[in-house]
Amino acid sequence: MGQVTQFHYTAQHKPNQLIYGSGQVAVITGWTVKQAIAKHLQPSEYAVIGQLYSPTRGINLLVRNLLLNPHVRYVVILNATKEDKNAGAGECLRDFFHHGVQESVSDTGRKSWVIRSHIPGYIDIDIDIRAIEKLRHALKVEVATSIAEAVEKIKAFAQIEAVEPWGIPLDFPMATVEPTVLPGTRYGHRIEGKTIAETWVKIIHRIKTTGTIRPTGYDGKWQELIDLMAVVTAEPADFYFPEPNYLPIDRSFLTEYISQILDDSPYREGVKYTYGQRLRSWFDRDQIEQVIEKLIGEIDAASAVMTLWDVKDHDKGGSPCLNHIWLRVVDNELSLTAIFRSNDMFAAWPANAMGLRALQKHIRDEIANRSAYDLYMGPLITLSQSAHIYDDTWSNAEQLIKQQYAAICSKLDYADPAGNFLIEIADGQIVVTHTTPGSGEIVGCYSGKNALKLAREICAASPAICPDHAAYLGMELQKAADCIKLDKAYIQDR
Ligand SMILES: O=c1ccn([C@H]2C[C@H](O)[C@@H](COP(=O)(O)O)O2)c(=O)[nH]1
Repeated sequence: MGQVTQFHYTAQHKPNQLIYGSGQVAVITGWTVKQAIAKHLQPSEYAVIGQLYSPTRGINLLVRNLLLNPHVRYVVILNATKEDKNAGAGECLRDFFHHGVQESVSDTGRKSWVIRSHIPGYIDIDIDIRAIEKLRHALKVEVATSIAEAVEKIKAFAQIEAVEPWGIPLDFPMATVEPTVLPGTRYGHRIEGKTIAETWVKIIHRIKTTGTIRPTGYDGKWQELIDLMAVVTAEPADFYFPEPNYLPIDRSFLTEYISQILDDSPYREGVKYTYGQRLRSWFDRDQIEQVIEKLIGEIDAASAVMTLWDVKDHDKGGSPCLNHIWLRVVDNELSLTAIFRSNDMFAAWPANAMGLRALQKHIRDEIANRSAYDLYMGPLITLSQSAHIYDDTWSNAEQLIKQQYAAICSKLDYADPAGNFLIEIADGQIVVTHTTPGSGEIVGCYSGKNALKLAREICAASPAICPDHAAYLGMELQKAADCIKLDKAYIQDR
């Protein structure tokens, strides 16, 4: 090997997420853990090794880092896993080098360089197009579909005599905006919706408006709430995709993703885990089968539990985000509850929720096939310990709220699970009768003359009352109190 030159890679973006060497090859490993490649190489054989998850957000940072390191003359893209195929980042990056960019708008409506690819990928418009073109033409790019093939290609490039940098380091500053955060509870939120799509918009709104801004473990920031419970009551069996589809996933992605949750997969180097593998075989038993058999044998069981967390997970990074799943039958209805230790609510939650819904349906159907229990699909409940939105999707989140939140709130029906309150005046007092939703059975009675006192009493007795229902009650109670004072007849809602 004739190479003596020692190059130094400087990363402005994600500096702590990269493995640095002294060579001229940038290695992009996609979803394969970077160490799985690094261990087959000498540092002199590469300039940098890093993972690229997302074409819409990751390529921009990678391009910025590459512009700052003109000594990088070769790129090896590893496009090896199902996750890579689903995300499309490797393919989009290859298209960037092969086909370049054109001026257009990004998914958040920002003027951007859009990569000429069938997979959406964006580069900030404030990067000089001449610099982008120079970079594209200066770098030799190879794509590998396995770790072995990538290692071979990197080593082949590393054999070549050192080449001059293609230019001087170029730095294009990046604008950042700190969002305004409204006051709110940090711990313990409950959000309910009929569909995953509707629930998701509400989740994004809650975190984006009241979440705490914190540093992430990945050289960036996120906005976060702790212990966010999402209850999806009526996701249809064939899944609801809004039109136009504002979710970060589509049907073809979902098919692939469901298999990652439902199906076993053998251990593969560089792949941390799949949920299917944890559920089907990791602990030497098929936990999905165990839960089905458990419920058939004991339909009231409160022990239909699956675990994905292995105590050994602390020894290595990259432990599963989905940790625990419960199935429960109440009133002939099968609910599924799942806990995530950490949940990217913008980019990952919709897929996580749909995958879990498919698991819930699979368990329901298997119970029906093997026993006399023909259960209804109950709610899907996720509990996300760290429910966060990364800073690189804040503008997407804001756009989603702007475009969808008002429409979703306007579609709310007024059925409050806490029940109904019938207001009358009798013997110079306001009388409130509390009834159950639907059947209308009387479950409580309040009376008095002071509207605020009554409202507080009702809210204390039924603290799960919906906020807009409580506001409505307050107004009606005041109207009733005014009628007493003015000696007028009071009729609710008039
Ligand atoms: O099914 C998944 C897998 C991953 N993540 C997110 C959560 C975190 O943002 C990130 C994983 O980072 P660590 O918690 O492992 O550092 O990916 C999910 O939301 N759902």
